[in-house]
Amino acid sequence: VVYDYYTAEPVSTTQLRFYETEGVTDTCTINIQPCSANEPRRVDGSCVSLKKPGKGTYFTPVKRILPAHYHNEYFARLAQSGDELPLARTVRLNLVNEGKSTNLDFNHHYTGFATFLFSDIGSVHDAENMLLETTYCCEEEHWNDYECTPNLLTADDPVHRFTGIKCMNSTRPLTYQDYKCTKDTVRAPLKKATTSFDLSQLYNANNKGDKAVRSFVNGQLAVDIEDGHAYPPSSPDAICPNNQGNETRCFANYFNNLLPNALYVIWFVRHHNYIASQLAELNPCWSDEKLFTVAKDINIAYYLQIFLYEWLPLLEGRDNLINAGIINKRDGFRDLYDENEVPEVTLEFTYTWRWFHLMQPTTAKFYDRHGNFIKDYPLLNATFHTGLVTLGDNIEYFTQSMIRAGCRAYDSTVDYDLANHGFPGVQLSIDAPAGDLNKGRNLGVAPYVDYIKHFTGIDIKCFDDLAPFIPPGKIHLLKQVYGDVRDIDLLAGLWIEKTMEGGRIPLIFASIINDNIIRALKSDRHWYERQNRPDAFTRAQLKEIRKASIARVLCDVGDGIYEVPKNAIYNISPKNPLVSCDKIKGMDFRAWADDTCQSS
Ligand code: HEM
Repeated sequence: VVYDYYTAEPVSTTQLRFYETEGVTDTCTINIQPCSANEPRRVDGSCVSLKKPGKGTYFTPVKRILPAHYHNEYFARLAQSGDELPLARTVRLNLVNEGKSTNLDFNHHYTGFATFLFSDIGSVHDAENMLLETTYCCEEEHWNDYECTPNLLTADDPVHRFTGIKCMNSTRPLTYQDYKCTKDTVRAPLKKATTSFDLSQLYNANNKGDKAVRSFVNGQLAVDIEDGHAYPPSSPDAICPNNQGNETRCFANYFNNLLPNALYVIWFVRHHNYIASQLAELNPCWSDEKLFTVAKDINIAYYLQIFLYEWLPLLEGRDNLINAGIINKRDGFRDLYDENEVPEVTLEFTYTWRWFHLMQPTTAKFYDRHGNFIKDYPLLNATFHTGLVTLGDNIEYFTQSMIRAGCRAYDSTVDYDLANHGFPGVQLSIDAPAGDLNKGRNLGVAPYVDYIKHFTGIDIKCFDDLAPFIPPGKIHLLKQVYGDVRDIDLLAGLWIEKTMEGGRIPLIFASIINDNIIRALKSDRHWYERQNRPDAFTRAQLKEIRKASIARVLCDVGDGIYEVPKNAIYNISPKNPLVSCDKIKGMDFRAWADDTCQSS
């Protein structure tokens, strides 16, 4: 049956003919074979909901927690005064300082895992559009083009009054309306990723399905072996604008954008193959298909276990997560599935992930495998630069940097490079957080105080009402830059909000994250902790999955890794020393032994 991505309903013949005439059938429709209650997870995200098979697929639109706030249908909302809101860069300069900062607790995995997780459910098409395609919005004759939302600077900009840069490129978010998939008057931002946390960036990269990435031998994903390193295959048609000279590798199927994401993609592709190899050895009678399906299921579960039980507690605190129903207090099964809940990701969840820009360090620290420091490397130079990351020993150096270099502190500062430098070889100067703020307005994100009201019930009527959330000095800054408390942008609030009790991120950010995770727990009938899902893990298998850790992934598939910090996201310290990989718990695959193989 052909479904409409936008409505998740079967598409009418007239509508289908319209899409065909417009050449947008692939963006607006999906052909879904009938769902079966007993089948395993499909890579295209369909049939996660048996009641709404089309919900959760690659182009399923995002849901808004709060209604869109636009001015005249698609312009940025206005201030309460009726004037335009203060320029995004002006807000950023007032609220967020530039500079170095050090996180005493966490290393680069803190933000690295965030990029990997985002790529599973969000999409970077808007960033790619503004960085690689619609690059002309700062040329004055294009300022008012529909596709342009230039991020303007004031004449007295503290940095750029000296450089002559008066504008940073920014593009209007692409919507389903742009592709003629709907005539709704409220702009619906495009999404290009499946909705469930299902490693779709690996198994359904660019919506091409698993066939594009499999080797069809022993359940393995396709890889090339180069000097003993396994890498996803390259293609000369893939886009790595920063590759130079002998830097030829550029992933054919996976994202080639940010360094940490590239590393995680390499590791989880290899991790899939590691699992498939273990299973093949244990169960020689299993077919390629069976090995692939089970390895995929374990890989996804392993990643989810890291996400909820290792990484997220660092942000929100374990007790808070237990209280919010996000994680299980005990090790056994749990089942929050509700067949009436449809799989959807919220716009606010994918949008506020940009908060991590403030936590992102921009210096990679190269060490060899023995811990000898080699040099600092400007991390942004590794963006769109897969050929460099995978050249010679660089992969080892970048891997060591992830565990040996500290992340940034959450102190309302942003690194210089993310605030001004942009991407070498792509665009001269970008202020990532200012771009984020600008984008929020053009996505129609509601004001910050509306989210406070939504999640806490507290009605903020004036700046001083913000005291439970924002430190006094920052409230003072807000008054200087915004005319009315209702003008404050969501992300601006999250840049300066106090951290939640028992956690390390703002409460409103945590609320947005949890809202989305709870929806995933309820709507995903393939959720790995469920006992009653198709091909569910046995109790013994789930026990093995519970051993998941980033440290173990690095030990099993990292380059040149033979010792790791005991907790791989924490900085190395007397409390968290480097230990041999033998000391890191790994899965015992015997839990997956198939007796029928022994007898056959
Ligand atoms: C390696 C360092 C990073 C660099 C250089 C970088 C840079 C950028 C830039 C320039 C943009 C476009 C901003 C705009 O819309 O004007 C962007 C978008 C974005 N970044 Fe980052 N970022 C980095 C790390 C991260 C991290 C750690 C996260 C956390 C997950 C993240 C999440 C996002 C998201 C969600 C978007 C929006 C994507 C879209 O809607 O197309 N980034 N980034």
